[in-house]
Amino acid sequence: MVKLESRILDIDYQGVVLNIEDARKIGVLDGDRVQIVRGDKGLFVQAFVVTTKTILPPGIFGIYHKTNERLNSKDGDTFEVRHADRPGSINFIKKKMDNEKLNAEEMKAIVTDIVDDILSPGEISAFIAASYINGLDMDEIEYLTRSMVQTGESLDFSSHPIADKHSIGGVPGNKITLLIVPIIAAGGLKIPKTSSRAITGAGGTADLMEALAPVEFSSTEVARMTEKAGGVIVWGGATNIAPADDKIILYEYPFKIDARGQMLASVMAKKIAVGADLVVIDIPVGNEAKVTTPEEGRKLAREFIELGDRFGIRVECALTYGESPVGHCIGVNLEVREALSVLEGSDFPHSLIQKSLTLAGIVFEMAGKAQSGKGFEMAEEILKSGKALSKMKEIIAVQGGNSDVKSGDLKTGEFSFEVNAPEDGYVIDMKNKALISIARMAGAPHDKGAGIYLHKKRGQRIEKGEPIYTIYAEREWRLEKAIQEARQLMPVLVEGMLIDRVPSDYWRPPMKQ
Ligand SMILES: O=P(O)(O)OC[C@H]1O[C@H](OP(=O)(O)O)[C@H](O)[C@@H]1O
Ligand SMILES: O=c1cc[nH]c(=O)[nH]1
Repeated sequence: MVKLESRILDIDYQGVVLNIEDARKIGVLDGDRVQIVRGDKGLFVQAFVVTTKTILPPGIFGIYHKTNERLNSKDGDTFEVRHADRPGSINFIKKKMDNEKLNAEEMKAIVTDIVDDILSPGEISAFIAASYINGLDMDEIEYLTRSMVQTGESLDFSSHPIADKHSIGGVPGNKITLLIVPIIAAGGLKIPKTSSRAITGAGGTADLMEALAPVEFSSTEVARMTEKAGGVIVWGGATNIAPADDKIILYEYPFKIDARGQMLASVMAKKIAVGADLVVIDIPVGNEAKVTTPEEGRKLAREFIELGDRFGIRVECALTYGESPVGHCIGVNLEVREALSVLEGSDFPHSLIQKSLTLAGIVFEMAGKAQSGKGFEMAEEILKSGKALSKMKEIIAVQGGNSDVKSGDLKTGEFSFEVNAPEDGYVIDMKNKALISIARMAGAPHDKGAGIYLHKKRGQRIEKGEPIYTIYAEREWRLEKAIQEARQLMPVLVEGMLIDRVPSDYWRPPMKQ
């Protein structure tokens, strides 16, 4: 054990930085853990070690921001730093890598160490990869869900029922939450909606809502705002509601994957923690969606329902069309603009309105607010009457945004490129993954003005030279990258269009000299 003086490293990362000499004295290497002890305050915090020869001198150790959230230290504090044993959770991750089943205690150990920032990014990635490749069975998913709930805070409301919705994502342009939450809240149900940022897509609901209002709140604030406005749309990652969730999603995002067992746990843990009684789950089905066939969709629906049963939550699932994007806009500001325009009274785009009303209608029927088969009408009346718009303004205001915002205020990036139809014909294919990839290249979801506007959708007629879609970016170099990606991926096909030209010497081996 050695005594070291602290330096706070204002970097949003976990762990500590030790001078190599101190690391040797303690007996640790890069990737090991130390225990940081502050006897007078009864603090014992474990942290992941990085070493340096130059950045910090011997006697001083750096504490990254996330680890300091637990230590609450300032520059110059003195701590005893000693070797910590390798966390047992690493053995359980290895067990999953070997395709063995984890029990409740093992799963809890992994989740606790993720939440406490004891596991390194590499170890968390290994857990995700092992779960993605080997799968989790229903018991393991229940353990994961329970652990995610238990390692965070839960909300407690003065009255019930609490309603909720969630989409498994995977279809671009899925901005339905921005319509469903105000419709449900305007219909008299409480809906404390926590969302993720983008996982496989170009804009998660938390990214979208952030264009209208702050989305980072404590659990207490989420409960207070929901009591006041009837609904909120916040980022789950900031709330300490199922905090493991976004720490896992962080490492799924670069791979554009959503491991099935983790997805079920991620969605349901958030519902359990907010105290939801009834939930509708949107499962988009399509060739390039997370679920590719209706059979697979029904199987996933049964799993969501069973998981809900195990926690006393009533779940209904809606298998929805996931073959093409929802609406015409992909990317943060474009999507928010489209959703607001519907709240403001536009009857376009039909696919967005139909899907949102259908799901909101299911919630009204589940809650007994509407008779069976009448939920859609109730949702439609709330939308058409402007009550949903007023409620959305209330939600924006309670979250600290500008409730006077109009759809036209949401701006696209200043750089744009229009892709025109090379032939007359019908749009016969739209590749979701390619569209997402292009939108991400253009800067989505980070750059709120980046994205794609689809002038035509699948099945529509287009004339040669008419725009098929426009790419928007906030930075010129990003637009160029997105154009290159579009040329390579060809996300929209018009019948009769040349897909590629293969030269006559394509197959020939190089000429012998
Ligand atoms: O990025 P992909 O994988 O498409 O999906 C992620 C989105 O799907 C869910 O939507 P919601 O919160 O139900 O609106 C998540 O919370 C997240 O916003
Ligand atoms: O919230 C969500 C939605 C989809 N997939 C997840 O893992 N979490």
